[in-house]
Amino acid sequence: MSELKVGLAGLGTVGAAVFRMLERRKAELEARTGRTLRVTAVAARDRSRDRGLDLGGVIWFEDPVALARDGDIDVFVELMGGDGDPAKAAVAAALDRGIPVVTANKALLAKCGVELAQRAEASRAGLHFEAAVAGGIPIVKTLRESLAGNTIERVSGILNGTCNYILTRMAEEKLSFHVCLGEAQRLGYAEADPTFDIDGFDTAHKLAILTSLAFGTQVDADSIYVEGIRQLTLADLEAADDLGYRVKLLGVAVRTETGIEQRVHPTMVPKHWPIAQVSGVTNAVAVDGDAVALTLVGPGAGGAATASAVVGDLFDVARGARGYTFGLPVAELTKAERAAMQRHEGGYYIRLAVVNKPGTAATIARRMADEQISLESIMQRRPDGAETARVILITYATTEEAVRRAIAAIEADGVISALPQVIRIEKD
Ligand SMILES: NC(=O)c1ccc[n+]([C@@H]2O[C@H](COP(=O)([O-])OP(=O)(O)OC[C@H]3O[C@@H](n4cnc5c(N)ncnc54)[C@H](O)[C@@H]3O)[C@@H](O)[C@H]2O)c1
Ligand SMILES: N[C@@H](CCO)C(=O)O
Ligand code: NA
Repeated sequence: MSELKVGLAGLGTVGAAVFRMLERRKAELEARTGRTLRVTAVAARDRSRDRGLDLGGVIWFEDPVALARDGDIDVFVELMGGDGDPAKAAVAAALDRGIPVVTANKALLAKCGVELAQRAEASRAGLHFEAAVAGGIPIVKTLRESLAGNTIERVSGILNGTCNYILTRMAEEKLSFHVCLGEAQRLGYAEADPTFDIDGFDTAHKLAILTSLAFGTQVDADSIYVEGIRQLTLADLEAADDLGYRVKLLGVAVRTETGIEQRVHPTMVPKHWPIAQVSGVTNAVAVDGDAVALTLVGPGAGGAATASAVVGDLFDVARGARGYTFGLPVAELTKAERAAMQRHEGGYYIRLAVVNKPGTAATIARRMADEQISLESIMQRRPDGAETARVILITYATTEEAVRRAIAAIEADGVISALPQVIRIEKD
């Protein structure tokens, strides 16, 4: 039986899980592909660390680029992370010599996806990345292959397991943000630098990749409007709950008259919507095509779930599957538009810390009216002993521009004492 010699760079949460999965599923993968998938060479930082893996007979490279460039391998698997070298240099080196690459690295693809796809095209080596978006959910294949007959209007969803895990545990167990983040790190969900997760960039990286696959654009994370979850408080999540909503960090790419709008921000969604019930590390991706609309739900992070996607890509490599990296030749990918957030329309949750003095409520109401913003509800509460009161406004549909202007005017009136909180609302 012919061998598929796998070179594996990175033996952390995902790399170690891939190594184990290839061992455990060896016989089944042989039966399905007619080939033996064997890790023959690895590169990682610390050779002395006990990872519980049997690395006997596996060649150890100190330098992942040397493994990609010189290793006796048939496929290079990049599971180190990072949007620069050595990940980029290693992936480029493998592709340039015609060796297919499997990676879980969305940061690298978001930054260098077009260049790497060009290299893959030039050498006719495949660049596979199912694990890079929504972990174990097979959304890359679904968009690139299974839905090829559709014109896609919108792709949206919960794309970061760490954030969804934090928001779920905060809302359900009233735990602090930092306790929940620490747990997500301990469970292997978070990025090496978790600011990528909580500030929304990881979701943006994944959305940029989905947008390319769905709409035929060049991957361009810089054209995405991004807000993360760092500023959300337990009080916001409790207020959302009282009002019948859950807060989710959503990534949305939608076709508009002026181009593809891409945005990432916390969003209040009605509790009875299916996406509101997606909890913990689970991700969900909804695709609206002209023939098929569907939602895929599954584990978005974690060693085993992510390894499942990596091994699926290795299965494709073993069978000789080919195709354009983002579904089209690079020369045919169009430029993505920058999201015009000021034109965004919808309901808004606005939390203000107001100073307790006569006329404050009237000032707020007047500034909202000046911008033609209709209020669905106003709640005011003064925590015991506090000098300031918390005012929560829920608006009917309005524009981002109007909300920003009204808040700027209220700030100029000197009636608020802290930065306002604004969360967009999606309604039935
Ligand atoms: N953890 C997840 O749930 C998950 C899910 C999907 C995608 N990913 C992606 O998978 C990749 C790996 O993530 P992880 O969670 O396994 O990370 P990790 O930090 O647990 O492991 C990274 C591994 O790469 C090695 N490494 C890092 N820099 C290196 C260098 N310069 N030279 C040699 N080795 C180096 C480290 O030694 C370690 O073995 C990242 O791109 C991440 O975004 C992770
Ligand atoms: N840190 C990422 C890993 C999966 O890409 C997450 O939490 O979703
Ligand atoms: Na995936």
